Amino acid sequence: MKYPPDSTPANSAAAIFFFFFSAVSMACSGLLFNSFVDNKCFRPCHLKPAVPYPRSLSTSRFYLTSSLRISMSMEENGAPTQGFEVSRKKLPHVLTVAGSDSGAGAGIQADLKACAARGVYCSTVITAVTAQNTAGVQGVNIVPDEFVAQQLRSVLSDMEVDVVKTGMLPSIEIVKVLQRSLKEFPVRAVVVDPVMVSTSGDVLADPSILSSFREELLMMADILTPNLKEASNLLGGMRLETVADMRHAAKLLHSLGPRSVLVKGGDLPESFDAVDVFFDGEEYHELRSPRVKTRNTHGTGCTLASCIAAELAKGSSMLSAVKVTPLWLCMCFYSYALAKRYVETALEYSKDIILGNGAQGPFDHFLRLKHNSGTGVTFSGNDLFLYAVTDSGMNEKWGRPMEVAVKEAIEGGATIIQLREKNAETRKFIETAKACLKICRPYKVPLLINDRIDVALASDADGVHLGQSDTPAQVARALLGPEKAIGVSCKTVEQAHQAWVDGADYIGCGGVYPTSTKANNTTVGLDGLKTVCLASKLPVVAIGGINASNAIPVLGIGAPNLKGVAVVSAVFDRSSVATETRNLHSMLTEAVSKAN
Ligand SMILES: Nc1ncnc2c1ncn2[C@@H]1O[C@H](COP(=O)(O)OP(=O)(O)O)[C@@H](O)[C@H]1O
Ligand SMILES: Cc1ncc(COP(=O)(O)O)c(N)n1
Repeated sequence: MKYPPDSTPANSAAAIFFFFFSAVSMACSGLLFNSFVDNKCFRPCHLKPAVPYPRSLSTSRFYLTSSLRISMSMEENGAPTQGFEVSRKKLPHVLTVAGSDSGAGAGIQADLKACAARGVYCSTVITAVTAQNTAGVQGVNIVPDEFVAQQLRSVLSDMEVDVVKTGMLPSIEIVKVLQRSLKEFPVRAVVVDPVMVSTSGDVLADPSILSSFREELLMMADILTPNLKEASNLLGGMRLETVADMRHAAKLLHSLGPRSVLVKGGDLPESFDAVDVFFDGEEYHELRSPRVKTRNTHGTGCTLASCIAAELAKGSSMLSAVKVTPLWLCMCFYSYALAKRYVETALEYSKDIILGNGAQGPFDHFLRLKHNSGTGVTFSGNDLFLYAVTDSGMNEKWGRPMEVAVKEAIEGGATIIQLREKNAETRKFIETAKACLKICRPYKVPLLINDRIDVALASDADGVHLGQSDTPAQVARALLGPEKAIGVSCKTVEQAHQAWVDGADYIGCGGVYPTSTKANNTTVGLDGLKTVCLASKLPVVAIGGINASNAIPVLGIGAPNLKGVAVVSAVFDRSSVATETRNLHSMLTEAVSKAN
């Protein structure tokens, strides 16, 4: 690649990119943005330290709550209004100052995706536009430094940035501009990823930048995150081949000014683990994760640095941002992964993705959302028609493995399967779920897991069914994402309403008749079933003691959203599951067609 690159005056191009990425940033931050817009005219100066970011992040108490109620003075046309009570939401906010990667694996695009995935708002200052794909970097167009300065001013003067993360800083002038901007608009932390060479080996910052990095950039860094090549370049070509070398490098780099250093070992030769070395001037930490065998590692460095920035913006201390995410974050963002763990998990999840023909592919930052798709099975209310709920005790009695029972039920006409394993060991339960999914998928019959969200996630089942004392449906929805099916057992109109509010897909109503498969289960009878059905906004399946001899009156109660019956012993406590299911299916089909 040619360097220095063609540097055509790019004011208009840069402006287009600025607006484009601002828009992407907003889109990625999704709902977060909505709560942002209504705060635009108030500036609570006391939320931000008046002095440049102090060395401890412990002052970040304000940032630990996403919603604050504060009393503030508001100036309107120069006239202060005292004691105005405003409900204000503070969004954790990372500003990335980096280059655009047209292939969207690294650079600004990776930063946006990483921050969005970590629940943090991300604004963008573009320093360069690269033409890049999985084969490498084909071109670089540096944004004029005055326009970088203008972008910085636009964001920093207005948008309450918590943490600045830097990536590609392709000229000495841009480094100087950044330094000046951060003096004028101090932020709480600066994460410096000293991008110089892409993984493909292409130059992203001319080596002449090194002195500027050493003299100006490193001093600003609360954490410096070089990969092996970058650490070596910053240290005048020092050889880095072992973890001991990395420790030594971390110490030397620390002496150049950053408050802490993370030397990334993604490229460490012949290492079984992916090892990074963290040094804060006092202690070393070796952060290890299994090395994922994949070509899709383009953008790991940018992603890791952005995740660290995101965790700092949310209020973490430095080491926990790198390594451990505190418990309260689990509750707010259901993201208890470490920044490093996040990268590892995303790599593992994306290891087989094929995008592009080059040596290095991008990975998928939104694994949580994607976790729910691609199975080809989409739940609909009509799936509730003949709902088979398994019982391993009955299988044992008849000497049938679970997979055999499930296969027979599907072949007999079951339209949905629920695995109900109240006493199974977790690992066994996951294995059983995976084995049953292999049977269900070709028939496009959804498989739900009773109660255990962890098992549903681990097996990639199609959803869960929850009782009133299980995990609340709202929490299950947050954990499972938008596409998995959630059913809730309800006996009352209020419970049915709550299930709908909480984002469930259907309710199971019963017990309709007394049953031996559930202890202490009060029955609602046909009248209770009808009352709940008529009030429910969700499709309903009737459950509890239903079999071939009493199923027809259930379907005959006259409630259009009663979509079917759920059975346990009527099919599984029989010598032939397939025959019993088939009989029941044809009976129900006949009853429905007569009623129509
Ligand atoms: N194959 C891999 N498996 C697991 N983690 C990896 C792998 N490759 C890189 N990492 C991790 O990704 C992060 C970025 O490291 P690295 O790839 O060295 O940075 P860069 O992208 O800047 O070259 C580090 O935490 C590193 O340990
Ligand atoms: C615009 C830009 N910024 C950073 C990187 C480094 O990422 P990687 O080391 O994964 O190639 C890149 N390739 N492009």
